[in-house]
Amino acid sequence: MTRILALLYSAFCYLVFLATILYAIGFVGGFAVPRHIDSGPFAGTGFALAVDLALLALFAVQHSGMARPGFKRWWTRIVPAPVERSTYVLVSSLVLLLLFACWQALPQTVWSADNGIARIALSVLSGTGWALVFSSTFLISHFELFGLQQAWRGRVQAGDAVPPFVTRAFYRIVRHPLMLGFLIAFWATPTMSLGHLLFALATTGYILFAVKCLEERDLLKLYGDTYRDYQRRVPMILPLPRRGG
Ligand SMILES: C[S@@+](CC[C@H](N)C(=O)[O-])C[C@H]1O[C@@H](n2cnc3c(N)ncnc32)[C@H](O)[C@@H]1O
Repeated sequence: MTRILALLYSAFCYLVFLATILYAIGFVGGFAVPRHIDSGPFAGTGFALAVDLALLALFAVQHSGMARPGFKRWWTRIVPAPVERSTYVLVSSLVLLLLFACWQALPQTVWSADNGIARIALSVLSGTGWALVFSSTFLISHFELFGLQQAWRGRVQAGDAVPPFVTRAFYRIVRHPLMLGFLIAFWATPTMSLGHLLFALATTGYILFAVKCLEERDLLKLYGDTYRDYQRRVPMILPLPRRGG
């Protein structure tokens, strides 16, 4: 694949990702998109639960499976290494778009804030969560995370496997600020429907599992004692003081 073709492809994948994440904000927040988390016909609780859980499971398997080092080693025999990350970003975005398109509403209200100020505060908090997600991507190299840098280089170098270890800004307060941003964005809502609660619970479970059992294992292999020491000093997701100082 020529470098210019790789760059065009990775720019296309990045644009699909941007459209997807913007749609995600409207989908979760319930505004500005044709189908959001509480819209669409209600086809019965059992059917909606089965479809939604299957969609969430599909995303979890794809998103974590394609990020495994073993999968990447096999996959880069088919897909050129400089566009492997972009392809991952594209497939993840397409699976998310499928989830948005096929999501079945469970509109029963679980809880709702009556007070106007509380409703605004919860919406602002959700927006703050999204802002935390975006700003954290820039702290750990936004363009590398979404594959543009690898396509720009046109080749994968030995040092690329170990990107610089970041402990500045939000990474000084928690080890996973980007995931904390998602949790805030998903949970802070003025009206929690059953469907939204299912989405928040399932994504929280997935995030905790993926961070603890997959990502941190990879990070320990990559950075060794530096990461072990970071784990001792900095809490995982919630910015709470550590016991014993
Ligand atoms: C989607 S990002 C999420 C990062 C982190 N889990 C968070 O919530 O902020 C995943 C990538 O970030 C990288 N990463 C996680 N923590 C890092 C750190 N402290 N410094 C550099 N890269 C990191 C991982 O290696 C992985 O490639």
